[in-house]
Amino acid sequence: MRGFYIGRFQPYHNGHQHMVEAISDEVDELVLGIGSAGDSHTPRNPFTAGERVMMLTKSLAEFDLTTYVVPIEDLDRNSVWVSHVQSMSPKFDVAYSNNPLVIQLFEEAGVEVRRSPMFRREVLEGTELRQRMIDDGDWENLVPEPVAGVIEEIGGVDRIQHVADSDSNGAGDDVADDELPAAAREMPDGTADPE
Ligand SMILES: Nc1ncnc2c1ncn2[C@@H]1O[C@H](COP(=O)(O)OP(=O)(O)OP(=O)(O)O)[C@@H](O)[C@H]1O
Ligand SMILES: NC(=O)c1ccc[n+]([C@@H]2O[C@H](COP(=O)(O)O)[C@@H](O)[C@H]2O)c1
Repeated sequence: MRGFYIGRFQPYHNGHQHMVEAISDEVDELVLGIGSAGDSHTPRNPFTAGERVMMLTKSLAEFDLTTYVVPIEDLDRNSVWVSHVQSMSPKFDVAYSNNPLVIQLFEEAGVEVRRSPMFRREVLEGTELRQRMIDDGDWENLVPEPVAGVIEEIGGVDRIQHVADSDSNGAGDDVADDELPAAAREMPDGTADPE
């Protein structure tokens, strides 16, 4: 039997690794879908699909399980998302997820879905890990060792700190108009901003 487990894995952490360990008792092969594959370099999705492929492939080496890692880009239309997933993945018999939208879409399409218990969710959560990286906190012991190696190799902590910076993500205070150079105060039609 072949299973399918999708997540954004931003980054892949010990909760995901526990879930794969539990799944490995139930299936012969497992496809791991890297969701939102086109997203990277944002505070919520700092790592590219390729970087996440490295994190998963190296972490999965410890299991005696045939695995396939498949990046899957998002679509604007939820109604055809399961077909899109199926077109990108080796054929699978059962999907694993705790995400309500993912569960809903698979079940509507007639795919069996199995949920997993949450492991130490108070710390094993991508959002918490990314915040710790931004705050220079402890995060290395919450991810498989190879993931810490990949994040170091790509300068991942520096990157997430830069993209979380209010200047680079547009979340900072607006600059007052009279502090802008004249060209920046012009309206799109070339006239000066009347304000
Ligand atoms: N600690 C955990 N134990 C078991 N399953 C988990 C755990 N953390 C995440 N999952 C499940 O793994 C799948 C992929 O999760 P995802 O990549 O979104 O990680 P996340 O920790 O929920 O990250 P984020 O906070 O960025 O959403 C989801 O179905 C999610 O519920
Ligand atoms: N319409 C779509 O593109 C669609 C629908 C449902 C889930 N997804 C993706 O599946 C993944 C689910 O993973 P998480 O459980 O980590 O949220 C995400 O990357 C999410 O964007 C995409």
